[in-house]
This record gives sequence, C-alpha cells and structure tokens, in this order.
Amino acid sequence: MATNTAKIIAKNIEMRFEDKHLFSADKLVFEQNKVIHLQGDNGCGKTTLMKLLAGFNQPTKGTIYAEGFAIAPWWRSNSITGKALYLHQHPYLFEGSVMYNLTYPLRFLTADKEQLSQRTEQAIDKAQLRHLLTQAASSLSGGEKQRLAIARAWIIQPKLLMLDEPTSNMDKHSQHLVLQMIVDLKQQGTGMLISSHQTCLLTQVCDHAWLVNNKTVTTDYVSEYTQTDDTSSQISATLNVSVG
Ligand SMILES: Nc1ncnc2c1ncn2[C@@H]1O[C@H](COP(=O)(O)OP(=O)(O)OP(=O)(O)O)[C@@H](O)[C@H]1O
Repeated sequence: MATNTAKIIAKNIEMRFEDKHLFSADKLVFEQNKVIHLQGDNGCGKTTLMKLLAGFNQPTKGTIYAEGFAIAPWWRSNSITGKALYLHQHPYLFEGSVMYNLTYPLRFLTADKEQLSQRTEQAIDKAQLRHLLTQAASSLSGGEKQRLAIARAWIIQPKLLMLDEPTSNMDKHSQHLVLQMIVDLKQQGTGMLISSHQTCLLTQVCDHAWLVNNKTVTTDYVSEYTQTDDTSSQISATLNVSVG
C-alpha cells in the first residue's frame, strides 16, 4: 500500500569508479522517522553513497528513486535531486554574512514567513551564532561553519537530511549544541543518515545502522553503537529532553 512517508529507495545498486568496485547494495530505504548511523572505514564509500542518495551522482548499476514527495517538475532530469538535504563535512556556504547564509534559502520555501522568522531566531540561539551574525561566513572556524550549516538545516526542517561526518571539526560544546538540534529534528520526524567512522555524541541518537564493509552495504547492522535504553537515557539526561 502506498504511504505518504517520504523516502529514497536504492535497489540493486553497484558503484564503481572505472575498474574500482566501491560497493553494492540489494535494497536501501532512507525514510522519515528513522535515524541511521552510516558506518565504515575511511575510503569505503560513505560520502559516495550519500551523494548517490542526494542525486548528485548516478550509480554504475541499479536504480534510485523517491516516494512520498510532491511530483517533480517535468524539466528536472533527475527526480531525486534536491529531495534529501546533504551536508558535507566542509559545508557549502554562500558568500556573505552568517545571517545571509541562514536566511537566503528561506525565500524558496512555501512555509509561513512568520514561522520561518521565529525558527530562524530559535536556530540562532540553539547554535549560539548571535555574536557572529554580521561576520562573513567564510571567516568562521570549521566548527562554527558546521554549526551554521546545521542551524540552517534545522530552520528548513527537511524531510530527509544527510550529515557527512558532522562532528569532525567540533569540540564537545559544539557537539552538544548540534546534538540538541538533531534531537529536535528527530522528534519532528526528519529522517537522518549520519556518517561517521567512529562513534560520537550524535551517533547515539541513531536507532538504525548501515555498514559499508567488504564492498557491501549491510542494513540494520547490529552495532555496538546502536542506541540502547541506556544511551537514550544518557542523552535525555544530557539535554533534559526525551529522545524516544
Ligand atoms: N569522482 C571520483 N573518482 C574516482 N574515485 C573517487 C571519486 N570519488 C570518490 N572516489 C574514491 O572512492 C573511495 C571512497 O570515497 P568516499 O569519499 O566515498 O569514502 P568515505 O567512506 O566517505 O571516506 P572518509 O571516511 O575518509 O570520508 C575513495 O577511495 C575515493 O578516492
């Protein structure tokens, strides 16, 4: 039966760069209301897999398609492009101030402008960016840039969000700020795919795991890092929120 849950589905995919076989996967479903930890060693293909699911690249074999989204305009050649928001570990920022970066994408959204403006104010506080609002985004530190990119995603509240090594440049304080935003998005139903070759504060929010290993993507891989009741209560205690 068809549902309205937004999802991106990859079937029988294989990814190669010339003669190098990176990975294959039978079936991957990335959907709302699920938070997945994408695991695997350096160079196994985590970023490449995210770029396939974002529609930036095509798999060598197999199909990737979306369900539960509004029908794409006829002129859009790849119907999954733009469905899932992808945040690179070195986030793409526009030339201009931090405030400009936070507000620029909002003009393309159909959501109520007053609500977006309120969410922007909340995001500024959540990411502790207020003292940086007039500063050029290009002059921010690596961790501040990631906080800005995640705050922007928090405002947009996408159906699907991919975070590529989100805490790679972050100290513990920044990780806690970002964790709160990720927990908020989880509670709002955003499906997330969080890549990290190591466990970190954010991966404790994940309740599923995909592993890229031996050129195969295994789903619902039972991981030592996968959320348990204990980690859930630890996060709740840290943030004083429910992450159930
Ligand atoms: N456009 C490309 N052409 C050729 N090889 C590529 C291309 N993009 C990625 N690769 C190779 O594919 C492999 C996987 O890269 P990818 O960035 O997806 O790995 P990763 O798991 O995200 O790594 P890390 O954990 O270090 O970020 C690497 O060996 C990389 O050099």
